[in-house]
This record gives sequence, structure tokens and C-alpha cells, in this order.
Amino acid sequence: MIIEIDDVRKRYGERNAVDGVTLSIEAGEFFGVLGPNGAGKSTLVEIVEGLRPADSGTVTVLGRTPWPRDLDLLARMGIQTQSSAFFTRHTAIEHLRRVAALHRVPRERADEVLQLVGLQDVAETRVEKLSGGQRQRLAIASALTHDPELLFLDEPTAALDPLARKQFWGLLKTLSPAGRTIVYTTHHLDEAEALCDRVAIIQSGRIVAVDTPAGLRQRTGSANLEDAYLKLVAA
Ligand SMILES: Nc1ncnc2c1ncn2[C@@H]1O[C@H](COP(=O)(O)OP(=O)(O)OP(=O)(O)O)[C@@H](O)[C@H]1O
Repeated sequence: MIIEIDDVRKRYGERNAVDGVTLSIEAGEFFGVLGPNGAGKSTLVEIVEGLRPADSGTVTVLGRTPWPRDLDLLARMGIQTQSSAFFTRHTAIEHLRRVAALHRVPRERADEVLQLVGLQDVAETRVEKLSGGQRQRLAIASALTHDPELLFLDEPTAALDPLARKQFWGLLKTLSPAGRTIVYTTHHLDEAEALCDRVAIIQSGRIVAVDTPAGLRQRTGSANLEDAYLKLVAA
């Protein structure tokens, strides 16, 4: 298992943001984390990333404990967030070269990841001039620069129009070759259905279901994951 979460809890005042979650994610899985606003998805994922501590329970990531912060472990993870930081006055390629330098990987890796996310045509465009979709691609390229074994994606298609979003799926599908594990948080259930090997549905800090999209459809007698999700969170 790449990620093992055992009875993790996190409270903010009176609120149980994460309320006893136990979950394992295998190497090479494209794993979706789904759930309503405020369900505790970000809190759980941030605990796994080592960005915040749990109150109780244990988390093991790549055989190590993410909190207190483990720099060796961080070097093996790529994290794309909604607020991914950019060197905005740089061009796209300069930005990626800075990121490559921070990770101490060869400069050429910047060109590789630029190409991987399809941004070669805007290599010399300043980051602040990129469109929302191009920035999303750049955020993913940044998270991939050091070729992490484990990649966290937080709503990578949030800023995209419906057509661009579908086109983006092609890119997302290429991100998990060679056993890379992906933990992917989203509200887009069609996307989760198209991309994820398994998903966890979280509600009020607890796991409602963990299964393949097909398993959830079958279990709930639903035509698609969105219907299955709506039945499960309403139950
Ligand atoms: N730093 C914090 N301080 C206090 N409460 C917090 C903090 N972070 C999250 N919460 C609360 O914990 C609960 C879970 O929030 P979290 O952001 O993990 O949910 P989420 O599932 O990621 O939601 P969304 O889909 O809206 O991003 C919410 O009630 C939220 O208000």
C-alpha cells in the first residue's frame, strides 16, 4: 500500500472535520476523493500530504509518517492545489526552470514537463498572461517536475469550460504511467467516473463508500456515478 490511513480524526472546535477515516490506496491507483462541500476531503488530503497533523489515528505514506514534516517524503510527492504558487513575472518555461532548480533536477526536465502538459506554444508567455486552463496545466507541470511517485490533484479542471475540461481528461489519463499513484479530489462525477480506478465518498468526515465507479453503480442500481453518488450521500 502506498497510503494507509487508520482511524484518523481531526476536530476544529466542535466540528469533526475528519471523523474516524480508515482507507488504503494501492500503488498505481488513480484514486478519487469525492464528497459534498465541507465533507472533510481537503482536511483529510492535507493530513496525508503532511501539511497538517491529525488529532489521532495513524497515516503512512510510502512507508513513512508524513507528520512531523518529512522532507524526504515531500520530495517523493507532487502537490497541485487550487492556490498553486507561480512565479508570475516569469514565462512558463522560466517558471518551470525555477521549480526544477528548487527540486535540484536537471534544467531539461522543465522542457519535458512543459511538453507533457501541452504548453510548448506558450513557453515564452508570461505566467500572468496565461488563461485559466493554461495555468492549470502549468500547475500540474510544476507538480510533476521532480517525477513524484505520488501525485495529489485538487480540482485540476475547476477553472475550465466544459469542452476544455473534457480535453483535459486526456492529459490526466497520461499522468499515471509507470506505477505513479494519483489522489484526486473533485466535484465532477463524470470526470471521476472516466478517470478513477476507485473512489471514496466522504460525508461529514466519514467514509460513506469506497469502491470502483462500476461497483458503486451496481451497488446502487445507478446508470452512472453521479446517480450513485446522489443516492449514497442522501441515504
Ligand atoms: N482551518 C480550519 N479551521 C476551522 N475549521 C476548518 C478549517 N479547515 C476546515 N474547517 C472545517 O472543517 C470542515 C471540513 O472542511 P474541508 O475543507 O476539509 O472540506 P472539503 O470536503 O474539502 O470541502 P470543499 O468541497 O468545500 O472544499 C468544514 O466544516 C470546514 O469549515
